Amino acid sequence: MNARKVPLEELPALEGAAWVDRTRRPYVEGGVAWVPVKNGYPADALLPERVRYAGRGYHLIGDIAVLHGLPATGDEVAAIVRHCHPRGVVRIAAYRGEKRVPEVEVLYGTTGETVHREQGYIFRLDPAKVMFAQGNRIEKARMAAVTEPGERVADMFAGIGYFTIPVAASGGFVHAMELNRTAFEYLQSNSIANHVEERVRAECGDSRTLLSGCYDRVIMGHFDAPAMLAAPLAHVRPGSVLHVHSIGSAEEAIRQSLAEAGLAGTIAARRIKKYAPGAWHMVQDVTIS
Ligand SMILES: C[S@+](CC[C@H](N)C(=O)[O-])C[C@H]1O[C@@H](n2cnc3c(N)ncnc32)[C@H](O)[C@@H]1O
Repeated sequence: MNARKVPLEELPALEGAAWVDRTRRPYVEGGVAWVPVKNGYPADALLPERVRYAGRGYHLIGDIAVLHGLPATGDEVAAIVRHCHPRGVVRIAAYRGEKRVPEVEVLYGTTGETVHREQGYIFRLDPAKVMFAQGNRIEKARMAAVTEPGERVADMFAGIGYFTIPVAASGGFVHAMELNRTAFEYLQSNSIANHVEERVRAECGDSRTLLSGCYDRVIMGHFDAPAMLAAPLAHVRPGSVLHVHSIGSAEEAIRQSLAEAGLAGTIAARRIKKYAPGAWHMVQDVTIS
């Protein structure tokens, strides 16, 4: 596969580039992305083709393969085991309640705490106990790229540090809030493991009541974020940016919340990933004017 080597933080800026082959995924390792190049465009690396895997989709979190959705067949599980040799294969049928506790079925081997490495960061977690949303790699890199050193950032649904750690590594001072105590404890230990604990103030509880002072940036990585905007809109100033996640467009709800708070702002929407047929996981960047 022909590829070009680019620093990971430049990946979001390549969204409209003509030379990028979007039929293949970039290969990312240690802050560098090898981006597939279309035929006819110059490339600076030739990567070996990956072994094609045509089985059921899964995510590898550390050494545990995680499936979502319908029950799996024995053949599907066997194909995953042959493909990535995991310690365990689990199916997450759903995430329960506001603390997003996984409902787990162990299909092969064992599960438990694992260490997941991504984009140069390490995340310790037990995927059978806490949520780890995969598929947002470009969004994580984008959050790190847009954060200026010294910014005061609120991460309202911090989980195990999925956005907090890259943003703190970029020099942001992150007020990271998390409701689920198990996830909160991983958030704290992952901040230490990634050497950003001095720029992370982690608190366990409902972020709507923990927000304090004025933020330059507010990350709302939760699909119900549009309904929770009233709280962060009391902690912004002209120029603050909120990153409001949703399923489908939330522009209407955001405009209404801005009006109710007596604020004005511009909204720039982007797609993160396909969530279901016809439904996209979106993020709206809302800049307060
Ligand atoms: C969809 S978010 C994802 C978190 C993180 N971005 C990730 O992917 O790892 C879910 C997280 O938000 C937390 N959460 C939900 N409501 C919350 C609230 N009101 N305040 C703080 N955390 C909350 C849940 O406990 C869960 O860990």
